[in-house]
Amino acid sequence: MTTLSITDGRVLRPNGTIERADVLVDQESGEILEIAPDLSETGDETLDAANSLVTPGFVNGHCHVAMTLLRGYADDKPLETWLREDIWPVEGAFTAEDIRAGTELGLLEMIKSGTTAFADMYFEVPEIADAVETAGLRALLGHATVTVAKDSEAALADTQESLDVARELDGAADGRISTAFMPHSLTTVGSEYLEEFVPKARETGVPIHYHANETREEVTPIVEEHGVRPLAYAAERGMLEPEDFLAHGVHVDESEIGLLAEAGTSVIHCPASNMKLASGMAPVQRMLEAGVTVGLGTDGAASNNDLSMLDEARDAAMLGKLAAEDASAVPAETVVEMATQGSAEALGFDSGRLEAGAPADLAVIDLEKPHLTPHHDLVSHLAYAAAAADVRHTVCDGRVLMRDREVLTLDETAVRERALERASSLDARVGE
Ligand SMILES: N[C@@H](CCSC[C@H]1O[C@@H](n2cnc3c(=O)[nH]cnc32)[C@H](O)[C@@H]1O)C(=O)O
Ligand SMILES: [Zn+2]
Repeated sequence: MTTLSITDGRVLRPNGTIERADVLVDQESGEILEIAPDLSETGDETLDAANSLVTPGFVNGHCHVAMTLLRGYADDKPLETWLREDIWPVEGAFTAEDIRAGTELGLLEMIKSGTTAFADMYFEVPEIADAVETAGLRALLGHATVTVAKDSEAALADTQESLDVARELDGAADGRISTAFMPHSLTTVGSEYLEEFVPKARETGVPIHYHANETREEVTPIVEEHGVRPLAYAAERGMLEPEDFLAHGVHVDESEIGLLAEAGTSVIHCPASNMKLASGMAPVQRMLEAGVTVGLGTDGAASNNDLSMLDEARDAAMLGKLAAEDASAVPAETVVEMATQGSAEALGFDSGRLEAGAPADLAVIDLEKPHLTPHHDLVSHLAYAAAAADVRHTVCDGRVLMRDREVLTLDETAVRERALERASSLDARVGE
């Protein structure tokens, strides 16, 4: 057995308390062996965590990681216009090489901001899986199917691809990769495709992940066409199971919150994207009170515009208070939980908590910073004051992915250069 010890840190435990302790990790099983003060055994490898906070690695519950290539490409538009006028046309010109470059850039950013696991909805998924395997993160991947504006042959092929990808890649990268069947949204995939493929996804044993109730404009057509709210429509099509998770859930009414709570389906809240596209404010406090599992996601870097879960946690707290018109709503410990255990639970990962037997997925945050001084409440700092650049070390599955801000699994300079190159080539191809 080879071991890793993370020494002299302050460790955030699952009950929200902070304990001065060392963390001992079995690198072969990728699990935490012990968390205790002054552990006598030193690991074969060590990470110094003095004057630092050891937190569970963040779990980004919903993103489109390769969209880092489109960061700053199209801003300041509402969802529908943004997708149709800018994003979909440029994504149409994406090659596997572009996706690879954007994915690596996103993975680099995630490692540098303490994210150890994420859910991704995109295309060219084998390329994404390959990059994830090298970078060392944990991921739930899927191919987004869109059937609107496609002939039935193309629509069917796209939907079949989503199912095939989920089947083929589940369990890849030594089990660090899992998958889901991913219809893009309830309005961009025709109901006949949902009716045909949802049962097939169930047989395959993979969850279903989709965008739902993101904007008001998405709710109205479903109510008009089918006479029910979108989540009732989803439930009728078998898409509201405990293993399923949906992104956004901004415009959900009380009846839909009830459906989610009853079904055990999770919601990934994406506050930055919801604010930037002016989609609306999700009733997060209400969902939590009703017992819905709520995780946190950044969405793509073109609507955020970064992949930092620390920023997202802060945004979630701020927006949650505004939405509830209550300063005590969505407090610090809640957003930290959403960014770790909440998302992990939604995605079916066992990570998001630091205790013996849990996956060794963690981040070490440097507290020797002016903006993290003094230390009244370190959970408050995580939610409100810490930034991506404060992350010193990142560990996933017992492997050190970043040590003292140096990423060990990707060549940072090469990844940045390739992304710059692909982005200019893309501009030339789409005639910008
Ligand atoms: N473009 C492909 C598949 C779509 S991949 C997933 C899609 O989700 C898009 N996306 C990113 N953020 C959001 C969002 O907030 N809501 C809805 N779609 C989004 C993203 O640009 C990407 O096109 C096709 O037409 O077959
Ligand atoms: Zn999205």
